[in-house]
Amino acid sequence: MMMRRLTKFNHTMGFQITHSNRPKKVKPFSCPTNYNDNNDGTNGGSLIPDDVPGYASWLAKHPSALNMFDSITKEAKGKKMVVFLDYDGTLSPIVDDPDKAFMSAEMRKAVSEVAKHFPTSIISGRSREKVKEFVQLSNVYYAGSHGLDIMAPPRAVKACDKKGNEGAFQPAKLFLPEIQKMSKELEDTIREIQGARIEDNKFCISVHYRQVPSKDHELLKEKVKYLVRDRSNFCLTEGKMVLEVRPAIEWNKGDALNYLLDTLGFSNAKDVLPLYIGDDRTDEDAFKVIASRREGFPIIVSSIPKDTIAWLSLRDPSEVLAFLLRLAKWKKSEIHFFK
Ligand SMILES: O=P(O)(O)OC[C@H]1O[C@H](O[C@H]2O[C@H](CO)[C@@H](O)[C@H](O)[C@H]2O)[C@H](O)[C@@H](O)[C@@H]1O
Repeated sequence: MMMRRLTKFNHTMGFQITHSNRPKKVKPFSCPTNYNDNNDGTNGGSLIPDDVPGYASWLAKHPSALNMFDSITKEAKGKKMVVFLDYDGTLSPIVDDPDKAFMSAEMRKAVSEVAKHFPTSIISGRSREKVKEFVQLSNVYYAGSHGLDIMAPPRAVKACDKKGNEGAFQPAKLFLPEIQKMSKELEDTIREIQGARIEDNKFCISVHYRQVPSKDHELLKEKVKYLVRDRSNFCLTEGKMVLEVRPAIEWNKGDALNYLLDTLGFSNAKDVLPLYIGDDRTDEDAFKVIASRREGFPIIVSSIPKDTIAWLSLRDPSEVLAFLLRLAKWKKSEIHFFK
């Protein structure tokens, strides 16, 4: 039933299966999408989804993953579920200070429980080190910089250096000196704007304006766009009150998902169900990969109606927590049942 609905959904969206699980060759590209996702469903910190116009009809199109839980587990019977999670806005609530986007102890426990039963990866826009520092779990895989920095399972050939030592897969490594230079230039560019701040995400740079007075938002955007415009090696995308400067290579969270599936040994498996939970525009690339496989569950976290190709939804990180706890509990009970 679920697969039929997803297939119908994909058909409606005009998706075709063109995808191969092998990691793509990384090639330069010009940024195709100007992501703009400033309406992030926060309202001074309190979420008011029931008052949001159109939310009920949006929910009908993107049913709650909690309400669809039985269909999900029915579909997952006898198959291997592989879990992918975004960090900000998914595992932690959106807050004003990016350095204080802490994950709750309950969420940490839930992710850890899920990871005991399913291969689990966190794919974030943050630097890999930073997201690992927030999550503090050793039983999950980490991909930072929107997938440009992946610590894959040891069997990945590309994750080893010449001596066979394990390392991260970093398709934009050659850009690093230029990215560092760009980071300094961005610092200088925004210095005068009150509340603006740069976050160094190693292979991407975030320019935050959540704490900038709204009268200065356009000024900040113009300044950053002006700087990036002349650099063909960089492109600009927008997230939740953040501009993200990234190297112009064709590699996104969807490619990271494929890369991890491949290195986890699932590239040719017919019975794999990737489940991805994320809240931002860059997560759509991962949803797209799942949708094109026609197997798995793309789940958007949003308390307001928004354009998405995800089929299922969760309102906020508290619903993500409830979903993850239920997933772990279900798997545990299944194991007991078959013992
Ligand atoms: O892929 P993600 O893990 O979701 O990372 C995307 C960006 O998330 C962070 O910024 C967002 O969350 C902050 C903390 O809640 C918030 O202050 C900011 O306004 C949001 O845009 C992170 O700080 C960025 O570097 C990531 O690119």
